Amino acid sequence: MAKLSQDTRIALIGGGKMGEAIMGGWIASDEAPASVLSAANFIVANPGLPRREYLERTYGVACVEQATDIDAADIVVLAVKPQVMMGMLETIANEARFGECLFVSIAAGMTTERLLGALPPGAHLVRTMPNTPLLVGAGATTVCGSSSASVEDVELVRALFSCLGAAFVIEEADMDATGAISGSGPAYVAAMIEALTAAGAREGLSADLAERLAVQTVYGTAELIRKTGQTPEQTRLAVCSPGGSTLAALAAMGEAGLSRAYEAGVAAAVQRSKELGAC
Ligand SMILES: NC(=O)C1=CN([C@@H]2O[C@H](COP(=O)(O)OP(=O)(O)OC[C@H]3O[C@@H](n4cnc5c(N)ncnc54)[C@H](OP(=O)(O)O)[C@@H]3O)[C@@H](O)[C@H]2O)C=CC1
Ligand SMILES: O=C(O)[C@@H]1CCC=N1
Repeated sequence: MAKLSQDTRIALIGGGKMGEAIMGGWIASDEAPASVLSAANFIVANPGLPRREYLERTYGVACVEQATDIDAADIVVLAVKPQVMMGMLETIANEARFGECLFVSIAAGMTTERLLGALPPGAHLVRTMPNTPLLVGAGATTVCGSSSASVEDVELVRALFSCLGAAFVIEEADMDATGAISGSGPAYVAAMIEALTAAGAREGLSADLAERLAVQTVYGTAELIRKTGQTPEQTRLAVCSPGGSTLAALAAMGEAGLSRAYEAGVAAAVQRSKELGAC
């Protein structure tokens, strides 16, 4: 599966948050290779009827209840939770029509070795770890091949996810760590915005103003680093006037264990990914 065309059939198994974001992004994208795709290319398998009705209404895509109801596909995006992945794959493991498909997993923790053991023989598999900002075209996705994926398979998947933001091909050994940085990262950043908002409110600001300032500051700082190419360290130092308020803040945050908190959080996410991979 090296190229997409208007006839490429893409099945999405799991029409939840991530599945919707990926499919919606590809349908809307004007960028190659996703630009050839429209609603007509997709079929979604999702057990919940309200969700299927929503996806049909919103995107005009065909929906079915179970993976076994998918009649044919060239690419299959596996977008169910790790906890249900193996049970779902058992239902299609012996379905010959999935034999030559390119499977694209977005599941946290599930190794290509484990997934390939459950997929129909002959299936190609590429593993990814996307994140929710792909909803607004600003995602970060890591991509790795498997023993059954060609270089072209990996490149096609990388190119498809790069239509939704940045996409990086990496070694599988690093997948859990990247999940802990960029996969889970939007939650850390949102939690930081919540914490800054609460701290601003404690200093007497309205929560609304504090939140808008925090959101704009996160956005502006990321843009500053991206657009100027300056390092995060340079960005930090540029704000820290000698003897000023920012240095006072960073010293207090350091004493409160900010770096240790990130290290512990990322290590916990890596550990949990490994556990999810064994579900
Ligand atoms: N959320 C995130 O930020 C990220 C998530 N991921 C990965 O993405 C995957 C999906 O996560 P997310 O979208 O957040 O989860 P959701 O719960 O939003 O979506 C999962 C969907 O799968 C459906 N589903 C459950 N069982 C089956 C089945 N047997 N066949 C078909 N569909 C089924 C559910 O339907 P119903 O509700 O009707 O049961 C639900 O709509 C996970 O593997 C996760 O690790 C990766 C990166 C980031
Ligand atoms: O929390 C999770 O398990 C998934 C994987 C990365 C982001 N969300």
